[in-house]
Amino acid sequence: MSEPSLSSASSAEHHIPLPVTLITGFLGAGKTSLLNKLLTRSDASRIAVIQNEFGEISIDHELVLREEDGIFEMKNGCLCCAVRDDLIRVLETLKTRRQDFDRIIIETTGMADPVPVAQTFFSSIYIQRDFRLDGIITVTDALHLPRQLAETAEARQQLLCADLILLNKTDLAGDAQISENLRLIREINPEAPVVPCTQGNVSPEQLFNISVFHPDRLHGIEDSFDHQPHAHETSEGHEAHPKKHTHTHAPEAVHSAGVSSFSLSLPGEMDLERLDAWLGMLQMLHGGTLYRMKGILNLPDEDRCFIFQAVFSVIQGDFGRRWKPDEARLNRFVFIGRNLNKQLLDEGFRACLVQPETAG
Ligand SMILES: Nc1nc2c(ncn2[C@@H]2O[C@H](COP(=O)(O)OP(=O)(O)OP(=O)(O)O)[C@@H](O)[C@H]2O)c(=O)[nH]1
Repeated sequence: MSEPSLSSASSAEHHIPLPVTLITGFLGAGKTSLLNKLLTRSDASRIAVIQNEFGEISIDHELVLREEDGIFEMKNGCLCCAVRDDLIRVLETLKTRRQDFDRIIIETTGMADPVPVAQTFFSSIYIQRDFRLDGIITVTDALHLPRQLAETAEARQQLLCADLILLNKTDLAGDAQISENLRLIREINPEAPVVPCTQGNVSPEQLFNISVFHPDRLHGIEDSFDHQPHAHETSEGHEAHPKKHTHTHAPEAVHSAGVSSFSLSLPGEMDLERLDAWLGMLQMLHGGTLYRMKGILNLPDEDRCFIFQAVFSVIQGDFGRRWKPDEARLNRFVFIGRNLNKQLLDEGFRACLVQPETAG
């Protein structure tokens, strides 16, 4: 019998299904932080990342520490609904680049139901031949989990289908809060291991090759989830799933029980002090309904963009990358919350721009 040739060996290797890790978790729980921990490792270049965000303006890819190549973005809404077609298209692309990657990580939006995303990997024998769902990792926020579980169906669903749960941000929670979180988690998902951490600091050995995934498990979970509140309404009236979902490609996406996103993109320079004061006021008056804010800002006399983030009332800001010479320096901001008052947000944000000197 002749020795297998190098080319046949490598083509056989390329037919080993690519393992896929799904990272889910509620808005601001720390999914991108976890991803960045993984991507800054020396062996990370062979990880392909698929990202999807809740909100019309793309900000998340700016927060990922990785060259553009190897990041596949899906826009237009929530990965768990109509974007599944986009996911299949990205998977087709990745199939043609099989030799470049050893693993795929998908980061869902904080408002995603991960079950339909996971089910994509069992939807056809063609997908199953090339891709293998390795596991679902759910990142939770040790400070805000009880509230997220009380207010949204998605937070619960993300825990239900987890193979591994990271209890992140333990630095912000006391012992009693951590015990209460563990109790809540165990009530929903008694089986998945729970790993406490900060900033998603967990070794890849704990995250990868974790599950022998079985689609039957997903069917059981899907039945327990009422899809009704998870509607995306659209001004175009486009129905992605006539029975259960309507989907949006409009700037405002309505999600679980009135949770929506509102994005702004404005030229000009941002007055950070004014923005800070305005956001402080917003938090005071509407903090209960504002879940998440993210922004990339253009500050006066500054070469770097400023990255702003808030999860409920926990606010963080820092300088990011340098603006590219040919790049439009826009102030991009995404608000995610319940019953957002778009006009108030639009006017307030605009008023924080550095105002042109008025003549006379
Ligand atoms: N104190 C503290 N802050 C954290 C920790 N992990 C993440 N953060 C901060 O929490 C905010 C949200 O973190 P992300 O990693 O962007 O969260 P995410 O889940 O990707 O957010 P979305 O994609 O908007 O759902 C950022 O300001 C992080 O710096 C942690 O362990 N402790």
